Amino acid sequence: MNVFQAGLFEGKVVLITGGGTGIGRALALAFGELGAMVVIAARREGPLSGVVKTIEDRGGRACMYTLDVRDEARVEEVVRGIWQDVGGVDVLVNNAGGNFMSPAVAMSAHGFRTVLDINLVGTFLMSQAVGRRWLDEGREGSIVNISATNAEYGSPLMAHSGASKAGINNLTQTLAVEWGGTGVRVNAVLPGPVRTEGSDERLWTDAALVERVEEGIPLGRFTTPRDVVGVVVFLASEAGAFLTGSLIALDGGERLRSLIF
Ligand SMILES: CCC/C=C/C(=O)SCCNC(=O)CCNC(=O)[C@H](O)C(C)(C)COP(=O)([O-])OP(=O)([O-])OC[C@H]1O[C@@H](n2cnc3c(N)ncnc32)[C@H](O)[C@@H]1OP(=O)([O-])[O-]
Ligand SMILES: NC(=O)C1=CN([C@@H]2O[C@H](COP(=O)(O)OP(=O)(O)OC[C@H]3O[C@@H](n4cnc5c(N)ncnc54)[C@H](OP(=O)(O)O)[C@@H]3O)[C@@H](O)[C@H]2O)C=CC1
Repeated sequence: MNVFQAGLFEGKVVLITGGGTGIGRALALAFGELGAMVVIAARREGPLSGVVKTIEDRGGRACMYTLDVRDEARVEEVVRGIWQDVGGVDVLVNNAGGNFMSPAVAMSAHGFRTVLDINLVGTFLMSQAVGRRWLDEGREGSIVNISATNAEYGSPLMAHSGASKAGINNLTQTLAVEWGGTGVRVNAVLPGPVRTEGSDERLWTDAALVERVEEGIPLGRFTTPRDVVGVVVFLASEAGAFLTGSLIALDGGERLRSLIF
């Protein structure tokens, strides 16, 4: 993103969960271009290694860890490894997420829990493992959580996702208060619908639905990964130094459509 100063994140380590695909991939490439040491972590090695290679081919620095954000022991092991290997983390982006479409009456308890575990518990575990070290070291840091607008106005056919993202919003504000004293900032970005590998496979499979959703967005299009990059980089940078506990909707006005029409 050339609106940001070259080298803006030089000397900083940026950890992005789910950095191998979609929004996480776009974030990883952007932070890499801005000079950060990029650390990406998710379950599948293939997408992660592709992103690491792309960043390195472009002259940046990156490394990867495989982990499931639901696995507390592995989260702790990976964060400990990052502290040993690259000296810690300056920015954590909790981007890893899961979703699928199902009417609430048909959703199994396990399906509901699965999405809560990935999105909300995973965000908690990652934040705790990193935040605990920041507090111990008296070190400043910035967390950006990737929430969604469905946290705010209900989430038909995605009860699990909406509930998890609402939980993330609340957790964002709680951690902002608990950890503000040592200069740790915690914010969230709430994208509207975004076309990505993961969402195209699970949510945006029906062209008529995509058209209907798009028609309801005042700015006339889905949110893009690039839109998300702009706000996350801003929040993680000095320009966002006095923002904490903020929940920034990034949706072209999508969440307001019922008020407008
Ligand atoms: C506006 C939008 C805002 C947000 C957008 C996004 O987040 S886009 C991001 C999009 N990107 C992603 O989502 C990427 C990551 N997503 C994933 O890895 C998977 O989609 C995951 C979330 C299911 C987790 O996988 P996993 O291997 O850990 O889980 P598992 O396979 O073992 O299933 C657990 C339970 O869920 C059940 N279940 C699953 N699918 C369906 C369905 N379609 N229908 C009904 N149920 C379904 C499954 O049957 C099982 O329950 P059961 O039968 O035991 O009672
Ligand atoms: N697309 C959309 O419409 C919207 C998306 N969002 C949010 O944006 C974020 C990124 O989604 P998007 O890019 O669209 O989707 P993708 O499916 O492309 O990306 C999700 C990433 O999360 C990783 N991931 C999933 N589960 C786990 C897990 N248990 N542990 C570690 N990593 C995991 C996946 O990698 P792997 O499978 O290798 O683990 C994948 O790289 C999510 O939090 C999503 O909820 C918010 C609003 C709208």
